[in-house]
Amino acid sequence: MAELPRVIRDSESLLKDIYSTLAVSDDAQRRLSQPNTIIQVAIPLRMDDGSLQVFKGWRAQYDTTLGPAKGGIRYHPDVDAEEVTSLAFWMTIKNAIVDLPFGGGKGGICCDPKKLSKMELERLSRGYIRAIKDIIGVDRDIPAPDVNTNATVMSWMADEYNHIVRANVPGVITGKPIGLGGSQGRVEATGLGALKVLDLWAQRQQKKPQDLTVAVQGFGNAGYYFAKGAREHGYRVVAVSDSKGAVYAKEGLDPEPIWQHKNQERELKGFIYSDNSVSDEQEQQGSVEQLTNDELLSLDVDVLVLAALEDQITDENVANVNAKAIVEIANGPISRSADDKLFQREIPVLPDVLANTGGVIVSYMEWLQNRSGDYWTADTVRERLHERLERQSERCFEMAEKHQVSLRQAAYMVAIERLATAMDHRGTQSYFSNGQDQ
Ligand SMILES: NC(=O)C1=CN([C@@H]2O[C@H](COP(=O)(O)OP(=O)(O)OC[C@H]3O[C@@H](n4cnc5c(N)ncnc54)[C@H](O)[C@@H]3O)[C@@H](O)[C@H]2O)C=CC1
Ligand SMILES: O=C(O)CCC(=O)C(=O)O
Repeated sequence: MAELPRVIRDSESLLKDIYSTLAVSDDAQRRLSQPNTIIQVAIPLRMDDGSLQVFKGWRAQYDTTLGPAKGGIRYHPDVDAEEVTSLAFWMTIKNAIVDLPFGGGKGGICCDPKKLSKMELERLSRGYIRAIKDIIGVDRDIPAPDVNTNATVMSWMADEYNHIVRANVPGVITGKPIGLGGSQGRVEATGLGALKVLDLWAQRQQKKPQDLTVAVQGFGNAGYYFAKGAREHGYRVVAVSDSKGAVYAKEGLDPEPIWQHKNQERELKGFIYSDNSVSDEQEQQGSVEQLTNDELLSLDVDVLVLAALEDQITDENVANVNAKAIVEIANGPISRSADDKLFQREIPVLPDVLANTGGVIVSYMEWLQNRSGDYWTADTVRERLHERLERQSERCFEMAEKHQVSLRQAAYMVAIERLATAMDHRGTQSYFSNGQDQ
C-alpha cells in the first residue's frame, strides 16, 4: 500500500481536532498513523469439481500496544488490503474505548461465499488459517466472526489451528459454537450491545422506547438480534432491509417471522406475499409493504440503525436522511464528510466504535473462559456486558458534553487518551504481534 489507508486519511481532521484538545505526544501520534503489520496470503482451494482456484486473503494488526490484536474475519468480494487495515484501525479504537486488554486486528478473504459449497467453504477457512498461522495465537492475535462468517466457520478455524500446534487452544479464535469453547451470549452480543447503548442514550435524553420508531438497514446477525431485542424493549421497529430490499409496516414489524423467511429464502424480498409464517399481528394489519434500500434510508423515523456495511450514508444521500438519530452497528457506515453534515444538522450518531462493541466484549469473555476453563451462565455474561457498556458509554457521553463535541469525537478521545498513555509508558522497543522486534 503506497499511501496511508483511507480510514486514516479520512480521520485526519478528526484526529487533528483530538490532538489539539488532548495532550497526545508526538510519538503516540506517529504510531497511530501507521498500521503495525499487514500480510497478504494466497489460499489455493480445490473446488468440488476438481479445478483449482486461488483466493487472496489478508490479516492486518493495526496496533498491539494494549494487548494481542483482536478482530473479526470477513468473507466478501470487496475485501482488500485497504479495507482490512481500516477495519483493524477501528478495532484498535473500539477495544480501547471499552477498555479491553487488546489491540486491533481484522482479516478477510476476497470471495463470494454464496457461490461456494459448504465443503469448499470449510477447505477455504482451514487454508486461510494455515496461511496466517504464524501471526495468530492466543496471546498474539485472536480472530472472530464478521460479515459472512459465523460460529461454524470459527470452529473449522480453531480446529485447524489445533491441528497445526498439536494442542487444544480454544482461546485462539472467539465466536465459536457453544460446546466447542464458545461463550453464552456471543451470537446476539453485537445487536444486543448496540441496543443497550441506545437504551442508555435514550434514557439520558429522557426518551421512552415506546415513543420511538426504528428502521434497521442490514437484517443479518447483528441487525436481527438488535431488531428482536428492540421490539421486546418496546421500540416500534417499522422497517428492516437486506442487500436485496426492505419491508416496512407503519404499525411495527415482528422480526421473528421475517428472520425465518430470510433463513429459508436467503432474502427478505417477497416476505409478505409468499410467506405463511407472518405473525397474527401482521396478518391482522395486512400492511407490510416492500421498499427499496434507498427508501429505507430516507424514512422519517426516530432511530435509523445501520447494520450492513461501510459507506452507506455518503455525500450523495446524506441530504435524504430524515431520521432523528442514527445508531451505527456496521463498521464505518457513514463517510467522514456525511458525518460532519449530520453533526451540523444536529442528528446525533451513536458511533460504531462504541455502539457495536458488544461483540468484541463477549469475545473477550469467551477468551477469558477458554483460558480459565470456567464457563459462565448467560446471565453472568449479560450482566458483565451491560456493566462494561454502561461504564464506558457514560464516559463517552460525559466527554461529549464536557467538550461539546460529537459522540464519535468523544469516543475517539476516550480511546486515544488510553492508547497514548500506554504508548508513552511502553517506550519505543515494543514487542509486536508479528513476532518482530521493532
Ligand atoms: N457480527 C459481529 O459480531 C459484528 C459485526 N459488526 C458489523 O456489523 C455489520 C453486520 O455484521 P453481521 O450482522 O455479522 O453480518 P451479516 O453478514 O450477518 O449481515 C449483514 C446483512 O447486511 C445486509 N446488507 C448488505 N448490504 C446491504 C445493503 N446495501 N442494504 C441493506 N442490507 C444490506 C446483508 O444482506 C445481510 O443481511 C458489519 O459491518 C460488521 O462488520 C460489528 C461488530 C461485531
Ligand atoms: O469479536 C471480535 O473479536 C471482533 C468482532 C469484530 O470484528 C468487530 O467488532 O468488528
